[in-house]
Amino acid sequence: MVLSAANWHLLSRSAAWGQLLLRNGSVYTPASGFQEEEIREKLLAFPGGSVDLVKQESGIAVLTVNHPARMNAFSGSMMVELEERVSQLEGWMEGKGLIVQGAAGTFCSGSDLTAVRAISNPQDGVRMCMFMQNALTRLLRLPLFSVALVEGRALGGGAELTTACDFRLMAPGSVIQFVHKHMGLVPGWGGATRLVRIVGSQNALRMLGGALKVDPEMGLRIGLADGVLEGSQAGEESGACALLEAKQWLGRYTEGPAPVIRAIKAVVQSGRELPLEVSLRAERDVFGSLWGGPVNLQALVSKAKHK
Ligand SMILES: CCC(=O)SCCNC(=O)CCNC(=O)[C@H](O)C(C)(C)COP(=O)(O)OP(=O)(O)OC[C@H]1O[C@@H](n2cnc3c(N)ncnc32)[C@H](O)[C@@H]1OP(=O)(O)O
Repeated sequence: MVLSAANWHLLSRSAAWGQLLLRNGSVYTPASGFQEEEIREKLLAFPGGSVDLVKQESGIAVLTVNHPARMNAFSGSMMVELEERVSQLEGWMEGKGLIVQGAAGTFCSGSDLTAVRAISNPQDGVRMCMFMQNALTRLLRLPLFSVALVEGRALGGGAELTTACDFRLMAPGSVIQFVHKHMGLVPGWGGATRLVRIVGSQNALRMLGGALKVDPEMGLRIGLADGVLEGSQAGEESGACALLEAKQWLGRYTEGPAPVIRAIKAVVQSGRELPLEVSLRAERDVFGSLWGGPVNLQALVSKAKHK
């Protein structure tokens, strides 16, 4: 099998990855019986809000879930837009970092319950879940360092979205809550699978079983949050300040040449997903793509000391 997504160009040269990942980094493909176009059409029948992407020259992009009238809940058209934004990021070779945020001071309240009611039959529900699993798996696999900037509430599918980023930064007073139990559900956008890998099965059991409200203090304690914003500003100023703080926080990881930053994410992602020997081969291939390259040669010439 061959990976076609340009964003995975490093790993796409690795036969090891090729064996494991399906085309385009998706979990479900036409070959596995998934008819993406069918569910895409259905989702587009439930419009509202947008998912906005701004790519900056610094190599950091900002993805905004924008539906303030419904606390940034995902309408059907927003699910489709999310997938399109991920495609754009896959083709952005200069990209090094990504901040995922919600508009107007809150993160995301999950799926839009109006749309959910309209497609409440199990068949469409499972198709919607496959569509979102594909989009969020591809988001996590991007060769960028991604961070969810959580202000206000991340509920249900919003909590799941935070787990599709490499890091989570929480603002004071923010909450991440898997409310699925109260909705008679379990996560379906891949959030449970990713949560177990982030916080371990015991914490995941507590969070899902108790529909726990995870605040920044608890988030840090269980390893769900990677940092807490200072958030000294109030009102309209606070959103801009939070974004600035998140950019500064992410900058320590995205500083440097894009090929190296993207390669670091690639080898870590390979270790996250692949069996040991397959991952070792992938790491060898990524290493080979940098060894003797311009950045490596420049570092050798400059005789850097790592004091
Ligand atoms: C994948 C599985 C899933 O994601 S299942 C969906 C899980 N999410 C939910 O159940 C969230 C339900 N909403 C809430 O609990 C509250 O609205 C929260 C988010 C806590 C906000 O409360 P509060 O600050 O009092 O505002 P509010 O309730 O007046 O909401 C403002 C307007 O937004 C709407 N809203 C909110 N969440 C959603 C949603 N998920 N889908 C559709 N609409 C949503 C509210 O209905 C309200 O709208 P309106 O002003 O009454 O027209």
